[in-house]
Amino acid sequence: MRDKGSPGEREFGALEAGEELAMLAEMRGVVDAHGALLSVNDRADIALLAGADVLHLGQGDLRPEQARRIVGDDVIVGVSTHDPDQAHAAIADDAVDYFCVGPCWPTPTKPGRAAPGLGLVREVAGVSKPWFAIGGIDSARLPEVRDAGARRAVVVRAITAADDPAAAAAQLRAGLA
Ligand SMILES: Cc1ncc(COP(=O)(O)OP(=O)(O)O)c(N)n1
Ligand SMILES: Cc1nc(C(=O)O)sc1CCOP(=O)(O)O
Repeated sequence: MRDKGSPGEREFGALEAGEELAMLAEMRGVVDAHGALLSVNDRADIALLAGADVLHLGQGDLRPEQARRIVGDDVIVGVSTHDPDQAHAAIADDAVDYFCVGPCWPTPTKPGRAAPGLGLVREVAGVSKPWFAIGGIDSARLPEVRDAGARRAVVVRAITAADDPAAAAAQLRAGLA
C-alpha cells in the first residue's frame, strides 16, 4: 500500500498511522482472497503491526538492517535504488531481499526524481538477487525494458490510470513472460 501523491492524499491529507493500519486490515482480506502479498511502503512499525508480507524502503527511510530489527527475518524487505552505488549496496546487503532500479523514464508519479534510465537496468542485468525495473513503464515500453535485461517491472499509472486495469495488468504480465 502506497498513498503518496494519491487523489485521496491530495483531498484528505496523509493517512495517520491508525488509518493506515485500518486500511491494511481490509487489504489483508483482499490479498489473501487472491493469493497475493501485502506490501507496506516505508514504515517498518506499520508493516509489523499489519502482519505485512513485504516492507518496501526508500533511500531516506530506515536502513534495511534497522528495519529488520523491527520486522524480523520473515518479512520480505525491498529497497528503491537510483544509481549504481545504491544498487550495488542493495545487492551486497544481506538484510535486502529484492531491489528496484529507476526511474527508467521521468514519471509524474515521482515528480522531480532524476531518471537514471535504462543504463541502470543494464548495470544490474544478470544479478541473481531479485530486482525490478520501475518508473515510466507501460506495455509499449516493456520490450525496451526487457531488452535492457529486466524480467520484472513495477508500474503505477500503467494499471491505475488504465480504462481497464485488469486487462492492462494481464497485458503487462504477458509482456514479461
Ligand atoms: C516495489 C516498490 N517500489 C517502490 C515503492 C515505493 O515508492 P516510494 O516510497 O514513493 O519511493 P521511494 O521512496 O521508495 O523511492 C514501493 N512501495 N514498492
Ligand atoms: C514509486 C516510484 N519509485 C520510483 C523509483 O524510481 O524508485 S519511480 C516510481 C513511480 C512509478 O510510477 P509509474 O509507473 O506511474 O511511472
